[in-house]
Amino acid sequence: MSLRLALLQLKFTKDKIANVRNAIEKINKVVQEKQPKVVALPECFNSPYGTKYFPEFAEKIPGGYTSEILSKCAKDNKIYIIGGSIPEEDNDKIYNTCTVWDPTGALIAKHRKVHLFDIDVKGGIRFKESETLTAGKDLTIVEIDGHKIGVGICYDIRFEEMARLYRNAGCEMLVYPAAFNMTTGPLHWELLQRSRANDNQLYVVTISPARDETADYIAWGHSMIVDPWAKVVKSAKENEEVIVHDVDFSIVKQVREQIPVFVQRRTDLYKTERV
Ligand SMILES: NC(=O)CCC(=O)C(=O)O
Repeated sequence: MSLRLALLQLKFTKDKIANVRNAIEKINKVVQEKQPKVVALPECFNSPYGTKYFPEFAEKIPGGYTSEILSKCAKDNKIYIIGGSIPEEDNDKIYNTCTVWDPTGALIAKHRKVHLFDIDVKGGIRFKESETLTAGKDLTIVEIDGHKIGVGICYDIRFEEMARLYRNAGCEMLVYPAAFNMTTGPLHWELLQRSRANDNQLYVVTISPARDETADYIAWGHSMIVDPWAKVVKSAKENEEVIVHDVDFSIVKQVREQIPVFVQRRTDLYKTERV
């Protein structure tokens, strides 16, 4: 049995209400036209991606404006929503947080980005999420139709150890709402997804904002689904786009049987702890 997944690559503005409205309209449309079971949104989908915006856009989860609307949308459409991420306010701290909603509208997971995006590439990009954000402390797994899905946010994808822990815990798919940029996007976006998929023999899914050349931070776009062979099965371009794919989990089993590296590991020489 496959799982129909829709990825919404959306454009965002400095107007939170308009951003959330755009997301809900696009969710309703894809549900009507394609009946996906799971719809996933981009990183920071209700706010511009920038440290100066996070305090102003931050909300409580659950209970805040965006949470209430995502919960209702999941319930009305009877779908799972992997709610990209939004800035979350809790106890005077701000997190970059992905919410996951089930078809009854219940919040079944909340992942706070565990690796903050702090880089300084000379002549390229400098970004310090830690100027306003705090890192999460937990890994997050959700189960949909009996399949375990590990959740990460953007920069989290660079950390193979995290992906490996998800694989060790039985995940068959990793989902990363993500906003790479015009420096690291062309270099590493596809490479990292294919690497995580290949190393761990599972699906890797990313959902990016659409590219907006007028934004302070220009997202790379190219939301993508990579299968457990590390093959790109679907990829968006730069603009707003919806990708729909029937994820076939039997491929996970196939790859793991045919290239059995996980039973061949020399864990007497090296080991990654289990979650
Ligand atoms: N939003 C992010 O975490 C961006 C990560 C990124 O661009 C990278 O190169 O890593």
